[in-house]
Amino acid sequence: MTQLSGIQKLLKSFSYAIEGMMHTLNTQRNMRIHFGVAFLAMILALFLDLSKTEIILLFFSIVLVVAAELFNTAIEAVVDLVTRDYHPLAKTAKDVAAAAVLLTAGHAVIVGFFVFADKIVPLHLRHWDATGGMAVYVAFIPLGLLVLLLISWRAYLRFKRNHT
Ligand SMILES: Nc1ncnc2c1ncn2[C@@H]1O[C@H](COP(=O)(O)OP(=O)(O)OP(=O)(O)O)[C@@H](O)[C@H]1O
Repeated sequence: MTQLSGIQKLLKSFSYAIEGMMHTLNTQRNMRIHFGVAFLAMILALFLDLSKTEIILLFFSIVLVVAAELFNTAIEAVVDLVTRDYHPLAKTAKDVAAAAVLLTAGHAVIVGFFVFADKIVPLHLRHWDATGGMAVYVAFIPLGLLVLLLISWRAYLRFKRNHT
């Protein structure tokens, strides 16, 4: 067998990675949704006057969601390889991986709102707060805190139920 050169090895590893991406796109409906939304966001970004930071944030959010979906698919494949039978650990692995995707998708929606809202909302509607800016952004902080507290509380209740 001929020895592959360094560059050939590199190209081969790229082709495996692209294969992984294609597999995920072909098999995961959620990945197709992420791609669709990312495509629309990029088209929208083309027509709006976004700053460099906003564009970076947008790309970062998209990459985060896509990467999480790729890891989720990899974990699902490994779990299915190990067992097709019901197993609580299989459930934990898949549920936790799915939670990571949900988190990144929620983050992307919030970033999308932050980036696009005040570019899309007509100017006269933006003056409903004293500063003329979108003070609604600040509302995300208590909302985020509330979500964290609710999830922690539910997890605590479940932990208590399982340990009494
Ligand atoms: N082997 C298993 N044992 C226990 N629970 C499982 C097992 N496989 C799946 N589950 C449960 O079913 C849920 C859905 O699993 P599934 O493999 O269909 O994932 P999915 O997110 O629907 O994947 P896909 O995107 O491929 O449809 C998991 O999140 C988990 O709660």
